[in-house]
Amino acid sequence: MREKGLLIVLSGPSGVGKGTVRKEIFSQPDTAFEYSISMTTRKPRKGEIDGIDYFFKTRDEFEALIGQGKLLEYAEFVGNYYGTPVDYVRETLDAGKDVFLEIEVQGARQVRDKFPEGLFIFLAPPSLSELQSRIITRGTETEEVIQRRMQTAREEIELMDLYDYVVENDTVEAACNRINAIVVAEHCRRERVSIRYKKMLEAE
Ligand SMILES: Nc1ncnc2c1ncn2[C@@H]1O[C@H](COP(=O)(O)OP(=O)(O)OP(=O)(O)O)[C@@H](O)[C@H]1O
Ligand SMILES: Nc1nc2c(ncn2[C@@H]2O[C@H](COP(=O)(O)O)[C@@H](O)[C@H]2O)c(=O)[nH]1
Repeated sequence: MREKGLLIVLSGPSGVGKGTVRKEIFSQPDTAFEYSISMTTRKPRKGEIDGIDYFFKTRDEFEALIGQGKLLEYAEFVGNYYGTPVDYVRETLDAGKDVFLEIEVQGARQVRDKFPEGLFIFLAPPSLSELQSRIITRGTETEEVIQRRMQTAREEIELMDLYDYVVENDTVEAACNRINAIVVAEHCRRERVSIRYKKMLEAE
């Protein structure tokens, strides 16, 4: 039987650099993960493309998807829905490929309940002031939304101990290297455990 892929969940506060780190990982030619494109009711930012950055939906469409059980997890984050399409994740894992989710903290908790065997990584900022300056520098949010995202960030940082790993995003390169090293190490560890179990079962 084919081994299932690993579900890798990268989460952390808004503005910490999840999208930047994820894009850098996916720009590396030897990356073998599949990125799960999320659904959102947020309006596209300049340059964002439907089906590449997100699947952009109306609230009615999103709520219908919730009702049909089409989302592995979803959350309302600062006034918009965000969610992960369940079929894509299950089919890709069943095909033996690793799936990479980049989602906020409430969603990561829901995924943990459904996929406790997933690999949960919290991306942390060097400091709260650096986090705020990154959101401001990105220039995509109003002052009011920045303040709401910062308040949410303080609550999210309290939850970092629930993750398997905390990775500091001091530089993008260092954060990507740490994440890649964690995934390699987890594959080795899990394969060793699974071989040990198979041998144990054969011996019984
Ligand atoms: N290591 C880093 N050092 C300095 N700036 C960074 C670093 N990583 C990301 N940034 C910058 O911080 C800003 C926020 O990054 P990004 O949009 O990737 O964050 P995010 O966590 O995906 O945010 P959101 O959750 O709101 O989508 C961007 O302007 C990005 O260029
Ligand atoms: N729970 C989920 N959170 C998601 C998903 N896709 C993205 N996100 C997170 O939402 C916030 C805001 O994103 P932005 O693009 O408006 O800045 C950020 O933390 C994303 O990581 C998802 O499918 N589920």
